[in-house]
Amino acid sequence: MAVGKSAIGRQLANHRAATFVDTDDLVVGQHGPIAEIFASRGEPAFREIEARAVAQAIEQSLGNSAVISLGGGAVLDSGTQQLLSRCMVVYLECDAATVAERIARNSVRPLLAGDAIGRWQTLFAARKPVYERLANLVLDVRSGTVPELTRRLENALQEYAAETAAVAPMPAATKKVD
Ligand SMILES: Nc1ncnc2c1ncn2[C@@H]1O[C@H](COP(=O)(O)OP(=O)(O)OP(=O)(O)O)[C@@H](O)[C@H]1O
Ligand SMILES: O=C(O)C1=C[C@@H](O)[C@@H](O)[C@H](O)C1
Ligand SMILES: [Mg+2]
Repeated sequence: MAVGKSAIGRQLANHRAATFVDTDDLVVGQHGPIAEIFASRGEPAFREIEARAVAQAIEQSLGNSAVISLGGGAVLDSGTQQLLSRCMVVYLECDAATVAERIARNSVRPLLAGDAIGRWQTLFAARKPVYERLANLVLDVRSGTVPELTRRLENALQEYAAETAAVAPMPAATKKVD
């Protein structure tokens, strides 16, 4: 959470003249504020709604150029994991020190209520193996502005496409960019 998926994803889509979809925004548009969904219906209901939003975003992007920014916990859903195997997945690798100031002023992430940094670290430790397993490309976002990181990501994507095009038609391996 707060690593820059939405900010960098939006700029990448602009740069590529691609459609940008943020699945958190889809959820909010269809069901109202995320904090209210958690409060009134609980996290399992939110995860079901979120999985449907991700599936909708991926289906609509097939055959088009699109950048989809997921919510931080979306990849925990097994159906979402399967759908992502058909996508180019970028993991934005970050740490608690980098996001500390961003999440301290957070008011919209229910899972970070209370001890925001402690909760972020606990969630990250549990999710990190899933992020790493699903990623085709890992981008270190611990330093740099959003425009700088977007340029680094664009370059890394172009290199990845050039390297993999020669050996396989689909993304085949995880690449790490520091
Ligand atoms: N590299 C960066 N430098 C400075 N600020 C950043 C950077 N990346 C993101 N931010 C800022 O941090 C905040 C959180 O970023 P963003 O919403 O893109 O994170 P996210 O990964 O989409 O979070 P979530 O999991 O909650 O969807 C925003 O205010 C964004 O502008
Ligand atoms: O990491 C998470 O579990 C979440 C991240 C946000 O993007 C939202 O999807 C929601 O607040 C849950
Ligand atoms: Mg986001």
